[in-house]
Amino acid sequence: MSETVVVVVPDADVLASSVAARLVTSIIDAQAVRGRADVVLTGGRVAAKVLRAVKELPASAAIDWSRVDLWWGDERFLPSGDPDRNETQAREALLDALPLDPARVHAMPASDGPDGDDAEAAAARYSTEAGTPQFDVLMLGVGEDGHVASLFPGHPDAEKAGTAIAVHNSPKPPPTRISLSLATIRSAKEVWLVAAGPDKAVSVGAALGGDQSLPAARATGTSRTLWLLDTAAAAKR
Ligand SMILES: O=C1O[C@H](COP(=O)(O)O)[C@@H](O)[C@H](O)[C@H]1O
Repeated sequence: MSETVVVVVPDADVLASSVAARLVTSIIDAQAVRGRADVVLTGGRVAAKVLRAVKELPASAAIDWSRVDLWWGDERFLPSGDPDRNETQAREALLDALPLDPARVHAMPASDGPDGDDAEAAAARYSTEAGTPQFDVLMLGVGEDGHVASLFPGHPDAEKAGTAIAVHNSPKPPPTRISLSLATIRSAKEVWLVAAGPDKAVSVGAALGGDQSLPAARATGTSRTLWLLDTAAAAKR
């Protein structure tokens, strides 16, 4: 039986530090139980704040970073190192400072990668790399329109099957993206939807109200779905 829990904290800074603390604890727990942890990172503004907060947490020293597998929920399909890539932002915020095993950092392919600008092939490559994923924690930002990862409301690609999918004509730039599919997101043990600020209040309220036209409303974990919000993002629930 999966549970949904809504946690509201005062502001974006407290949100970032509390999500970071929760993430560190979850990784420690997963490593104690399974010997490894599989974590899915998200892009976006609050995600970068969370990663920067992890860097400041003394408890993160309890993590064996060489046994952490990092995945991404979505990626802007841009050349490697592009500042708008979610990977680039995560590396700058935290990953470059960690003793990670590079083979366990599963960035989504770039548009100058092995498949060139063929997003379908890049998504297929990522699907193969993920195999049958066993994600312990999958974090998602929530867009003003209720999108999660690169699954946009009303966009036909949001319904695509596959582990990772190519998304074309995204309403938010850049137009080409790679995303985990909704089914893959829903296979994670815990899904955390993290949102801060008044711009998110309408979509968060609608998703929590059960508006199934919003991918955010359909992003649930098999064991637990956590909505981690600041008061501004939670204002219309
Ligand atoms: O483009 C994207 O946007 C969403 C939300 O970002 P935010 O800055 O409004 O929090 C993000 O979750 C997604 O990973 C990213 O590709």
